[in-house]
Amino acid sequence: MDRIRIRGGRSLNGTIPVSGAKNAVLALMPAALLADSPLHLSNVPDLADVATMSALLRQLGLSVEHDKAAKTLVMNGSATSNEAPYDIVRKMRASVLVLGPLVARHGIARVSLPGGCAIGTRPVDLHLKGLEAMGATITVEAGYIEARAPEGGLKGARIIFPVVSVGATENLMLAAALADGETELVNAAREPEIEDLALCLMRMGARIEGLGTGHLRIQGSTSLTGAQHPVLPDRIEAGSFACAAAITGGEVLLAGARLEHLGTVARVLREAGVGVNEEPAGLRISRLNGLHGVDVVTEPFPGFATDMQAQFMSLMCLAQGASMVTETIFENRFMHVPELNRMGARINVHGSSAIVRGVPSLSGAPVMATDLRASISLVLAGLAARGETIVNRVYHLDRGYEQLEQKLAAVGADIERLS
Ligand SMILES: CC(=O)N[C@H]1[C@@H](OP(=O)(O)OP(=O)(O)OC[C@H]2O[C@@H](n3ccc(=O)[nH]c3=O)[C@H](O)[C@@H]2O)O[C@H](CO)[C@@H](O)[C@@H]1O
Ligand SMILES: C=C(OP(=O)(O)O)C(=O)O
Repeated sequence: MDRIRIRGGRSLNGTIPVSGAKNAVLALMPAALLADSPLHLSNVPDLADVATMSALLRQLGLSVEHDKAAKTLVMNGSATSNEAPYDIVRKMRASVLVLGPLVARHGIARVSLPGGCAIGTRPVDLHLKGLEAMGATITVEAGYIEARAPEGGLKGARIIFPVVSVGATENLMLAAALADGETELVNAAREPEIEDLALCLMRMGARIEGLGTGHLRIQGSTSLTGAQHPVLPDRIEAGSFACAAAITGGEVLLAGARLEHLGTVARVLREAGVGVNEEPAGLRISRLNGLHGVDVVTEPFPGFATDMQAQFMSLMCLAQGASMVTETIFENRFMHVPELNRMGARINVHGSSAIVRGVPSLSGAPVMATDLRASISLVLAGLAARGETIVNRVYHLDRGYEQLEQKLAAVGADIERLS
């Protein structure tokens, strides 16, 4: 099984290109199920999760062509199957995003119930309640969700989310685009990936108001066409590399990254002593003086992203003073803590908060993590640590970081993949 070896202690300097966003493309691809002509995406990252979603769409009957060199993905055809099988859904929870489009266009969908995962139980009740509000009949049996639209198709509805859910907002936007009448999503997620999905659906002919707000209004159409749409840059990849520059004391230009997408993450990095400056080509990240401990609480966008919590914690391991990192989105997202402690960090977890007491240095060690962002936090710690770090279970990183070793090596990191 592949591993990544890092010899730490080198500062990173130069330019890192930011890829298209994993969490945007995984919501955009299911939109192809709604279209009656090809959907062309550009700036598509080459990630394991994109391959998994491609496999799922092919299984449903679409043709999917991914030109990795050109970073384009063309999806065409109409679903000939309505079933998302367990074998694919268990690999990637975002597979559940085919539910809304399938039931909206074909009137029936069977999708394996995504289980919990390392970071939490992650129910999909809000996706299902929303579809029920649109008239669908939902049954859950033998590990599968079966959703059936009423005679005449899904009906527009007013759906008020009790908690903000990115996935439920996306699934219901996709369904609402082909429903009869207006759907209102209240307390909808405001992540940049939601706006990107809305822009793509609008290019396909959907009418959506309230972009960038927590109140979306979608007028259903009877049909949607294909379109051309560029995937927005990955703000979590950008944030991860910002932490890489900061933890090694270097200066890096994150080409293509956008300040407005980082939300509170940019403010918190600045408070911690990291320079974050927007330039026409992207974001320039530098460590100004020493790092200071800053408290953070994860929240829906524009709050501090849960997907940046582990990376920020690695940074705080080497800050002066203490910081408290509180995770409010997922109940089990501190799997990196014991591994960071093995590298010499001083972190104590108390319920949903972790107290990080800064130490002067970390030391390399063999480590492994059970999810994507925990794994990248160990890479960051390894970049700053004395000696050699071996990160195991690289397949987690391959889900969400395109050409990770190449991008980091190009700015001076001593990092390579061992097979
Ligand atoms: C592919 C993708 O885009 N993944 C992102 C998406 O995941 P995902 O869409 O799964 O996350 P949600 O925003 O839905 O989850 C937020 C919270 O709502 C809860 N919840 C969610 C749905 C539901 O039906 N019922 C319910 O209770 C979840 O357990 C969690 O506590 O947003 C998360 C929160 O920003 C990110 O960490 C993930 O990287
Ligand atoms: C939690 C994440 O992804 P997913 O929702 O696909 O598990 C993530 O990108 O950090």
